[in-house]
Amino acid sequence: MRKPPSCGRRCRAGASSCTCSYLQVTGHGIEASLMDALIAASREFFRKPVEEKQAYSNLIGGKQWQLEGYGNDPVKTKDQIMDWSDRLHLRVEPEDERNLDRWPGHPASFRGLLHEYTASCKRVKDEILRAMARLLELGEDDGILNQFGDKGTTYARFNYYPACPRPDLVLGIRPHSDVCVLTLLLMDEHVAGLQVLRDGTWYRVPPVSDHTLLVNVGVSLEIMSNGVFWGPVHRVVTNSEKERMSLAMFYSTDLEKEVEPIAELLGEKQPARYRKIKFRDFVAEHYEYFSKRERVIESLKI
Ligand SMILES: O=C(O)CCC(=O)C(=O)O
Ligand SMILES: [Fe+2]
Repeated sequence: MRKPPSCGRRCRAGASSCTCSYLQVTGHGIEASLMDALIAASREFFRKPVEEKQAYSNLIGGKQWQLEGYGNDPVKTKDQIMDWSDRLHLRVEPEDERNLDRWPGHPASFRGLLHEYTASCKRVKDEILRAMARLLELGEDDGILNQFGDKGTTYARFNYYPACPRPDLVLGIRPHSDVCVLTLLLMDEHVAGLQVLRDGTWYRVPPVSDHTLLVNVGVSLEIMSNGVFWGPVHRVVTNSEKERMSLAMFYSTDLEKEVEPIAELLGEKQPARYRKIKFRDFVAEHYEYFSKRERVIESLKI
């Protein structure tokens, strides 16, 4: 596992680019051929005619938005600016709660590849969260994993950004922090787009090669660690020449679990810095704030 260079203006990645907010993981043991095949299969899905993709829509009856499926974000207001991206958002864990009718049946390899990738990423995620528990000096290595509750949930989100004729007018994904505990991001190796906000400046995250995974702290972990870890604000910009793809695996707690600072980290001198919130409500509020381009976590700070 390779730690990126130190933070902020001293970033060695260059004045306009930054990898400081993300941990990069190489040598993770996930087969490169599996990653390539899954990205190729999802690219094939996104290139299908819209009518075919609509069969997996995230709008029930063409109207009511749900998290899972193919489509875009919920539309909250008439003047909401939409993102320039196509998404496929699928619950992959718990395995017995998968809605396979939302999983593309074509190409035929897609479901098997996603199943395999989910199992491989789980190992990587567990190892990272155990290392992070040690960094927090928790009594046990599973100190963060134990916070997930009985039914920790994992969503895979395939992001497809077609080339955009007016990149000056629209973003691929507007500024946000991930609401989950941890994200494992597989980015396009050739096309840049991800940017991270530091001290009021947007820094470009350069594309990474060799099947490197980017690890992003989500705001659930920011709360659990009582602010020791921080969920960076990031966005994706578009470009007029090339399409781009990414695959994010979002690891979240049980929907019924309260997300709160880990008790072991609190004391007289370290009071809780965040209010607790049930994860189900956290997700709902996240989308309310997201549509207004605000961060839900700000409302939980004490
Ligand atoms: O496409 C990317 O590089 C980032 C995607 C992202 O931030 C997300 O899916 O939450
Ligand atoms: Fe994100």
